[in-house]
Amino acid sequence: MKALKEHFKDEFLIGAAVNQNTIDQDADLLKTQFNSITAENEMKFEEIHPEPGQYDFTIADRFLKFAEDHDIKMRGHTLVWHNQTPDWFFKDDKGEDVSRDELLDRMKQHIKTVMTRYKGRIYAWDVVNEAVSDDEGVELRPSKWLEIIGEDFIDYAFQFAHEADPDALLFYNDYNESNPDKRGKIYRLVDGLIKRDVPISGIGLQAHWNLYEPSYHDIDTALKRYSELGLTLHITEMDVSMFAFKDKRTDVLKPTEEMLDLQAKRYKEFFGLFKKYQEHISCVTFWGISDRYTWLSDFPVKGRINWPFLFDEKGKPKSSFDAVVN
Ligand SMILES: Oc1ccccc1CN[C@@H]1C=C[C@@H](O)[C@H](O)[C@H]1O
Repeated sequence: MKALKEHFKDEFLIGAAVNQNTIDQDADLLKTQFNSITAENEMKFEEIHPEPGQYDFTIADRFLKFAEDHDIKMRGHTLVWHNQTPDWFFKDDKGEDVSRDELLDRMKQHIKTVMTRYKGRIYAWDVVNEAVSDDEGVELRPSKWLEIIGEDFIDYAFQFAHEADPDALLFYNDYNESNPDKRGKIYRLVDGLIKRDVPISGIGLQAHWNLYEPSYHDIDTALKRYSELGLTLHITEMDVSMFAFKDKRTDVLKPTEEMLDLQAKRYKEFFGLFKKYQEHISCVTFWGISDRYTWLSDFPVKGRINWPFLFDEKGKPKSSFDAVVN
């Protein structure tokens, strides 16, 4: 069986998100199939910078050592995000919101401290994650970043990141990226950054997809439009849920043959599109390694088991794997 990373070696890197459990339990599958990793949570703000002036790089260092020991590249996820960022970061010692200048300085220190540690070793960063709103008629997601600094918090994040590691690839990363309305917002945001000479390298399409949505056409159009911006594209968090986002059923305890067949068909379509845009796409990362663990078993329905990957819970290739490599 040819490994994913071998099959796609002339097209794009093949990555997987890892956590402290999967990097140990699924190490063999990780080493044989993938050539890029991303820390699922361990490099997020609340994990790596838990208290003012206190950084904890222990786990991130461990992941990077694993990657370097096995000739695997590593993506950094994520520097500026509205989620999993501690409240204290936006407050002064009286509990009031800090000023724009103070928050910009804090953002700069966080980005420089984290990126300087991994300079030249982590090749790509999700500098800003999910800054675009899902709400109709609203361009940017309300957040403490936007509220205190203003819309240019995004510009500054990329500027600080570029100063910290001029050779790193710097990405804007988001989900629902193929939804036509949100696609337009992401396009306008990134086009504006480019026009202001902000040092952005690429767009991260999270690709949290499922058996039914988004459509082939919407993904194709999104890849086409994003490619027209002239940046590189990364598929950053791919999984194909067995359930539509609004389907909250909890009665399915193992995937049906019908689900597995449809999943294989969808994966074949998706990788056909990635090949179509291969001169623009330089990495395809799954948001996990195998069905043994996925964040989707707790989102959007807590405790509802899911089977979104190419490898089953025993690490064996599924029909989706065969569909992708044949
Ligand atoms: O698919 C979504 C739907 C609603 C909110 C966020 C997302 C995706 N959000 C992602 C998912 C998991 C986290 O570990 C990642 O850091 C985050 O980027």
